[in-house]
Formats: sequence, structure tokens, C-alpha cells
Amino acid sequence: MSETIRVLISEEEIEERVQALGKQISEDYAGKQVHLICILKGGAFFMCELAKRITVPVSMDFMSVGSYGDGTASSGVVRIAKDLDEAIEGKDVLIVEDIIDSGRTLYYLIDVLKHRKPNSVRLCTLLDKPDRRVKDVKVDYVGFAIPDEFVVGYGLDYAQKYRNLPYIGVVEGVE
Ligand SMILES: O=P(O)(O)OC[C@H]1O[C@H](OP(=O)(O)OP(=O)(O)O)[C@H](O)[C@@H]1O
Ligand code: HPA
Ligand SMILES: [Mg+2]
Repeated sequence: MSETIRVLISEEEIEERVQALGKQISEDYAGKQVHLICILKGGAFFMCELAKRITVPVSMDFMSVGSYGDGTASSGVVRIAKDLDEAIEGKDVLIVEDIIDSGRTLYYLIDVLKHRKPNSVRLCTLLDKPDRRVKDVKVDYVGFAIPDEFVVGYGLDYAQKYRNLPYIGVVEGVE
């Protein structure tokens, strides 16, 4: 059977939700500058759209932390492939992710970042898959809670494909 994609969350639904999250974040960070940290590669699409909806001053940096390789299950081993360019000491950090699945990536990352003495660290994810959680992670902003299915699009890949889809879909026809 060949791979097909079933739409789970439409482009319009995502746009509406990202707008609402941007508004909420702008209210919560009123009077402050928010330092967005994008977790590459998956978080890139979401961060760009979210940043445009935030009305307080924004700075941003990028980090790449991989554990999935080309499969649909986390290897459990998290490694930093690209670290931040700038120090985060004293900054109000908001980590921007595409998905929290097992929680392993963010559990590890939050610990690493907290040791660098930011003023605060919060987490914003477009998608949350709570049924698959292995590590407990406190998520401050969630776009959508989704069922236990492997999703692609809007930054999320399956074997590096489908990141460019403007919606979130479920891959069908893979073993
Ligand atoms: O909660 P977890 O089970 O740890 O899974 C979530 C992480 O896995 C994916 O990244 P991946 O390692 O596939 O890298 P990518 O963003 O470059 O695709 C996703 O973007 C999250 O960072
Ligand atoms: O459902 C998913 N899709 C794509 N990448 C992922 N990384 C963790 N979970 C997922
Ligand atoms: Mg991936």
C-alpha cells in the first residue's frame, strides 16, 4: 500500500489557533521581551508564524536536538546537533516546538537550558500527544492536543518528507 495523507488539522484551523496563541503570549509577556528558541527542524514553520502574531519585543535563536532519525519512534537518545548562538542568562525564554510526543526531547532540553540561568523558561508547542508521554514535561502553551497517531506537515516530517505541507496530516499506508 502506498503512503497517503489524511488531513487532521486544516491550514485555516492552524492559522486561527496560532493567532490566538500569539495574543495570549503577548498578554502574558506584557512589558517584557520574549526570547523565542526554535527547536529545529520541526519548530521552524510554527515559530515563524507565531512570531508574527506576538506584539511584545521578540528576539530569537535556534537549536537542533534530534532523537527520531528517520523512523516514527524516538531512539531515546537526545543529542544537540546545533547549539544556540547566544547566551540566555537573564532572558525570558520561550521554547517553540512542533510537537511534544514522548516528552524525552524537551525533558532533556529544559534541564540543559535551566542550567544557563535564564530569567524564566516556558514551553509552547503546536501539538501535544499526551497519550505517548514517557517523561513528564510542563507545557505552558498548546496549539492542539492530538491522538496517538504519527503526524506530518507544518514542519513535521516522516523520513524528512512532508514538512512543507501547510496542514497537519496523518500518514497512512506505512508499516
Ligand atoms: O517528545 P519527543 O518524543 O521527544 O518528540 C518530539 C521531538 O521529536 C521531533 O523532532 P526530531 O527529533 O524528529 O527532529 P526534527 O524536528 O528535525 O524532525 C519533534 O520535532 C520534537 O522535537
Ligand atoms: O507524530 C510525529 N510526527 C513527526 N515527527 C514526530 N516526532 C515526534 N512525534 C512525531
Ligand atoms: Mg522529525
